[in-house]
Amino acid sequence: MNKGLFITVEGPEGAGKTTIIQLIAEELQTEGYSVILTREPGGIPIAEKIRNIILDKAHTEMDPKTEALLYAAARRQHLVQKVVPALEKGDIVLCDRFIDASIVYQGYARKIGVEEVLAINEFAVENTMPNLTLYFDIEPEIGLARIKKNRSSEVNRLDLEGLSFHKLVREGYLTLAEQFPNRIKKIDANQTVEEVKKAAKAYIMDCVQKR
Ligand SMILES: Nc1ncnc2c1ncn2[C@@H]1O[C@H](COP(=O)(O)OP(=O)(O)OP(=O)(O)O)[C@@H](O)[C@H]1O
Ligand SMILES: Cc1cn([C@H]2C[C@H](O)[C@@H](COP(=O)(O)O)O2)c(=O)[nH]c1=O
Repeated sequence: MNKGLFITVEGPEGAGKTTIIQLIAEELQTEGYSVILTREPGGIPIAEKIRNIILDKAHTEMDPKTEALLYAAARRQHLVQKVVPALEKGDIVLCDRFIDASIVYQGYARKIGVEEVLAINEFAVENTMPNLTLYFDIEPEIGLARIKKNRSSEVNRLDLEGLSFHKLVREGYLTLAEQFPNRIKKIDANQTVEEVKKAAKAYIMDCVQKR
């Protein structure tokens, strides 16, 4: 059994996931916890290369099932090479997106089918699931405006989807959060960075104390 804690963060584009977990990782490290901060797709060289293929704005011809399989392949490699070894050491792993993103983006918003996407992902992750998932809830109009406002934010192939796609993404996350209330905790991401961080940290510390 793993001694560590696997915590994932999810949400629509521009919800503030990356900003907040970076701040929390630094705080936890200062408090003496051993923390790994990572992301999907990516986090290790093979998965970062797959990320570049998936998110390249020039790849407009990518088939939705190819996209789903590439996310699952990147996930598998990242999990076995980085996440599971860290959990076995007892680390806290903070991961920017995981399996819920595939369920929502590919299964729900791209309409491949939630069950189909779940099946390929169960093959990829076997039994490794997060202890806690923080869902940063935000209206897509607000999240996308944040990304556009900050010129240094990466704008990828999925960011460029229409508003109706991003509305489906939010709808999918809200449905998942209702389905799995014990694992997925919803946070209002339309607050100041300090307020969002406080809410996220409280859920994380609750999980740490129950470990
Ligand atoms: N609570 C907040 N209020 C206002 N702006 C914010 C807030 N949190 C983050 N931002 C800003 O919004 C932009 C997107 O933030 P960030 O990259 O953390 O989001 P994200 O959820 O990781 O997005 P993506 O999934 O698209 O990568 C950044 O410019 C960031 O500074
Ligand atoms: C893991 C995962 C991600 N996505 C999408 C969500 C985002 O649009 C990008 C990742 O970019 P970010 O700036 O790092 O959030 O990929 C997806 O569609 N399916 C997935 O499984």
